[in-house]
Amino acid sequence: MKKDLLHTPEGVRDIYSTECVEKKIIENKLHDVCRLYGYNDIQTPSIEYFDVFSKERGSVPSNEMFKLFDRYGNTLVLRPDMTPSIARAAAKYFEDHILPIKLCYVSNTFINVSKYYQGRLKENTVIGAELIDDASIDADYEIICMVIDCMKNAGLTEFQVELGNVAFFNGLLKDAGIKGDTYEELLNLINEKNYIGVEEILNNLNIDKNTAKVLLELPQLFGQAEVLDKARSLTNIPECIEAVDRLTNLYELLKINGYDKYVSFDLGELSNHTYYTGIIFHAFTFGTGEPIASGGRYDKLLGQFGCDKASIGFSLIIDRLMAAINRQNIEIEVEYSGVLLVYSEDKLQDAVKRANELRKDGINVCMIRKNNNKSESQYIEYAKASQLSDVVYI
Ligand SMILES: N[C@@H](Cc1c[nH]c[nH+]1)C(=O)O
Repeated sequence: MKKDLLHTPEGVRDIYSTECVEKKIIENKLHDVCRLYGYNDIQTPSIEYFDVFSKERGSVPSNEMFKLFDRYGNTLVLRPDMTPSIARAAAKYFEDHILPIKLCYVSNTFINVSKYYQGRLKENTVIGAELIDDASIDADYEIICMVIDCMKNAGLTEFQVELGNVAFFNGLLKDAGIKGDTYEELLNLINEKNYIGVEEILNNLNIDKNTAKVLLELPQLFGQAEVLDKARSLTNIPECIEAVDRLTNLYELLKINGYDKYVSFDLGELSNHTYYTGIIFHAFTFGTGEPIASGGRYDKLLGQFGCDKASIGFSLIIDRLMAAINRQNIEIEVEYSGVLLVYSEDKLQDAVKRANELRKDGINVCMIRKNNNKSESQYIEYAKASQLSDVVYI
């Protein structure tokens, strides 16, 4: 056997047998949630022009993208993130829509993560939903409810959705006149909750003392709903107050269906996706250090594709969710049905007839020519591995 041909490249993997069956089951359960909320499927190509993901779009850094070239010399990328692709497609096909557009997808994304993130997959299956052309708080509420329902439908009982609002941070930085590289540096340091780093930068900047104080406190502004009152008491910049009020209002809405118990707040929660303009969130559970789902409001992204529409959405990384489900020993119920039809060499005709009849009735039939060296228990084992409930001999 050519052993060296059997390997996959670093960061990608084969998914087969039970794991693949279970992944499909979970995928379908999550997709059901999107359908239940009235979202319509969309498929976009795995390959896009690089410009769809260039720096201005605010998605993934250029060095984390897999790049390729077409025959005309254009730079293409394997999509690292679904949101800009959906924004592009929505701007193209739904420009004249007068009502909100609700789209969902199950697709693979590709990120060439650096070696510092060893163990992180470079290809992931994500399920997501995008609510386009709806600036209302109801849209924020719907998307958070969908994230929570996805987690619940997957069988998780212990999880948290951390809510933030980048408009709070942006309000502070705008007030302080901080832009460009310093903006990015501060964003990264606050995101990493690097208090010392934030202090160091602020010491070198000549900005309003109170704004500096709030920025220093940002990494600690997380917890339950009380943290919103604390945030409100720290500043009177209108943009920041509005950002906190939006979170308070969202929290009130989440009480309608008792989903408030699944959320906490983190005003120091920012995102490397700079396309976010308002509410953002990350969903966590045990068994993975990294968020399973994330998303937020991106009111300016479609405008970059020539079709200004305020939008919000989420994506959930199914591979990460599967890892958490396994580590939490949550059982995924696999349904067994259908027939393994084992026929003797001279009974092919009868077997085909029987299989066709059963298939007409919607019953799965897997046909196998009988091998006399194989025992009945081996056929039973085979049927089980194929999620078939019965073995029939002809
Ligand atoms: N695409 C974002 C999540 C998202 C979907 N819609 C809005 N945000 C991500 O991969 O992190």
